Amino acid sequence: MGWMRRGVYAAALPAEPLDIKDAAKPSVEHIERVDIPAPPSAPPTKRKGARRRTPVTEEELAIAAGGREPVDPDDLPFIPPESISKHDNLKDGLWIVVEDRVYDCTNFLDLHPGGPEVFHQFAGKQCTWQFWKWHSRKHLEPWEESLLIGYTYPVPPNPYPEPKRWIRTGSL
Ligand code: HEM
Repeated sequence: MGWMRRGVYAAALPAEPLDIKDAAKPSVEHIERVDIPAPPSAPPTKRKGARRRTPVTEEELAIAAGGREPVDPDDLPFIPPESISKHDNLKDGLWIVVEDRVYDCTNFLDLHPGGPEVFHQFAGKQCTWQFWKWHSRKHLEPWEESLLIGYTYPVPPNPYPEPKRWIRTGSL
């Protein structure tokens, strides 16, 4: 897209014949980048710094694990739903449930690229659809070993109903 043929702009070129040295130059121009500033009234669409390009460090994983030793996922315990609802604050531990998996996020809040606030909303609760709205497996995987503490059943209800997804049938 950034490549344009010079001939298109022939009208903008000088009338005199080009110097032979110029003629030997490549006949395309590379436009690096065009910044179009957003209008001042545009609301922010992303939380500043929500995306990170650097890999997660060992130190961050250790902080997120809060001193827990890594456990083989097959050896993690079953956690009853009553226990999950009690872990809805930073003092007793802040857990969330995605699918049937229980994550202890107590020490992860400040490392979360999406910010700490979201965890208070879902503390001690199931937030499966909200989680997949913002993440894919690749976001979860690096942190899973540090945060996953067990499995639960029945999965606690999600406090908010998932909005319906509409598909357009006109083009089918
Ligand atoms: C196991 C717990 C969680 C992990 C490991 C996790 C991980 C991440 C990661 C890696 C990102 C950066 C995504 C990117 O680079 O594009 C992110 C962003 C985000 N996360 Fe989480 N997250 C967790 C829980 C949650 C929860 C419970 C919510 C709320 C529903 C949430 C909401 C968000 C939001 C809103 C963003 C910013 C997305 C954007 O603006 O692009 N996260 N999270």
